[in-house]
Amino acid sequence: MRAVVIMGVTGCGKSTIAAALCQRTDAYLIEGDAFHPPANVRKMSAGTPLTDEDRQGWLERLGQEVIDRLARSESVVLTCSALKRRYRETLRQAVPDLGFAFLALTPEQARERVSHRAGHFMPATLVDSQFRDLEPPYGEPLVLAVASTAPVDAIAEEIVAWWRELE
Ligand SMILES: Nc1ncnc2c1ncn2[C@@H]1O[C@H](COP(=O)(O)OP(=O)(O)OP(=O)(O)O)[C@@H](O)[C@H]1O
Ligand SMILES: O=C(O)[C@H](O)[C@@H](O)[C@H](O)[C@H](O)CO
Repeated sequence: MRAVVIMGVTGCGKSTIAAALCQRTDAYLIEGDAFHPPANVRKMSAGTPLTDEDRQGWLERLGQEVIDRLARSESVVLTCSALKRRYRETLRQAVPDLGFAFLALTPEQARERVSHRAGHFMPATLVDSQFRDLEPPYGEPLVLAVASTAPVDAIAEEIVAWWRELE
């Protein structure tokens, strides 16, 4: 397992935890949001949820980015919502032995976090649609689920320990 996706709904802490994880490892960080085509970002900014079709090209691109980076770096951390099982399968097809750390939280907690965050394109009104799309990854291979309300350091340490065991 040389690459791990930090996954979950908007506001679950993907960027925060991925940064903390990369501080503790040599992993290269790929911010999935940076690869959304402008049309996707416009859509989300306007309060319209993305469809499977909107996400397909983005997921394929992310798989390719991880592969390219693994040719040059020992390990990679990718932030990606990866809400549905089929999205995770798209990533797994590109990158065998891909791990997923799922940051779990409630809709109320997500709404609270997203509504207090400045300078981000994602409106809090999209939280409900994120939970409608979410298929938690329980039972899938190489998955760690953590409560995203734990302290950032504790979550990062837990992911590092899990990763080291499976490396
Ligand atoms: N473990 C935590 N405890 C408390 N607050 C947290 C924790 N993790 C993240 N946060 C806060 O929650 C908010 C959302 O975090 P972050 O932007 O990392 O989430 P995200 O999943 O990357 O969101 P998005 O997918 O919408 O970009 C931020 O204000 C962040 O500081
Ligand atoms: O699949 C999706 O709907 C998107 O990836 C969203 O989850 C956002 O991009 C992100 O979480 C907000 O920054």
